[in-house]
Amino acid sequence: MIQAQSLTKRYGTKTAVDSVDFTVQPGKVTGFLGPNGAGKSTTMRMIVGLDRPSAGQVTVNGKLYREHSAPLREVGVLLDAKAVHTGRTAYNHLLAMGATHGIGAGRVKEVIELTGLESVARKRVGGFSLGMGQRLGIAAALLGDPATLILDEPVNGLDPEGVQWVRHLVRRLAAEGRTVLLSSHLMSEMALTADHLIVLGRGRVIADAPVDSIIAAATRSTVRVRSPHSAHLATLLAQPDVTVTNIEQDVLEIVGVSAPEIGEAATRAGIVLHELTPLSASLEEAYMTLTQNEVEYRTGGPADTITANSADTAEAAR
Ligand SMILES: Nc1ncnc2c1ncn2[C@@H]1O[C@H](COP(=O)(O)OP(=O)(O)OP(=O)(O)O)[C@@H](O)[C@H]1O
Repeated sequence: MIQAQSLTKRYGTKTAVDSVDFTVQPGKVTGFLGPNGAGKSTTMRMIVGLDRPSAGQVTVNGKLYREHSAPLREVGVLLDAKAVHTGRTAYNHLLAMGATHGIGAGRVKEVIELTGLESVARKRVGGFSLGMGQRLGIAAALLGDPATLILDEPVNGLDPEGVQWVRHLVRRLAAEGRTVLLSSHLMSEMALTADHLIVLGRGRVIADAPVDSIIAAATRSTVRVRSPHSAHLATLLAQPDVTVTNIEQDVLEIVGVSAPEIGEAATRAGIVLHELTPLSASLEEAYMTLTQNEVEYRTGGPADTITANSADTAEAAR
């Protein structure tokens, strides 16, 4: 488990992370999102002791990172896949890392197999592609068989097979009861991988809730209706907070009324429906709505904070 309390980091006059509180729970994949410069990497660096908080603190499994006597066995980290000694082979790189923790060749071979690096393990890391470097970074994170994993952009540079492999790997690690914190700018992939999301905007937490709740709270659901009497139905549903868009002949997309309400209104008026489909919004749409005022260097007020509770309330109110 990772717990941040009033976690703050200032660089001169710039507040990169601004009194942030969150808990990353075990047994789940938690996605860590936010626009460029939102403070994700700075937060991750503070979790693993690479940056010292200006105020507040963050603990891993109940202790500050530096208080753990064998940190590799507590927290596996992928922060910058390129930050390895390029003259070493992948095998020697992992062996050298493991040596500080009494982790031997047996475990090194295991993580090499687990990450599909067998064929390049004896090659120098300097010649690795971005994707191979990412796999090596993940192998290093897994070396100590840690209960907590922090992966910053692990799918960056991976081909589709590699992206899917990371998805299955992190889901399996979470299913084993581990804590997994994962950042990515690929929303479609995050929607498939994460159970829970923490979204930062300009150094603050702007959402901390299950993926479904975030999508439900940040987007208004749309219903697609097909009817030979679509014009009549559109007139019937007209209200100030209802938007009806004529998509094509006989097809409407309606925002502001639920599918059951539309079906009941149509039945009362004797209108035949050929289709009544609630359309689910994507995480990408929800993310854009949530962060539209949070992109650095753009003016605008901060978005409302969505917590698990307020997101549930919004969903219940639908
Ligand atoms: N060493 C540093 N010195 C000064 N400012 C810094 C330093 N590191 C980060 N910052 C600033 O802190 C803010 C947060 O940066 P950070 O890298 O944590 O964001 P991020 O969410 O990880 O962004 P990205 O998605 O681009 O990786 C940015 O405005 C950045 O310019």
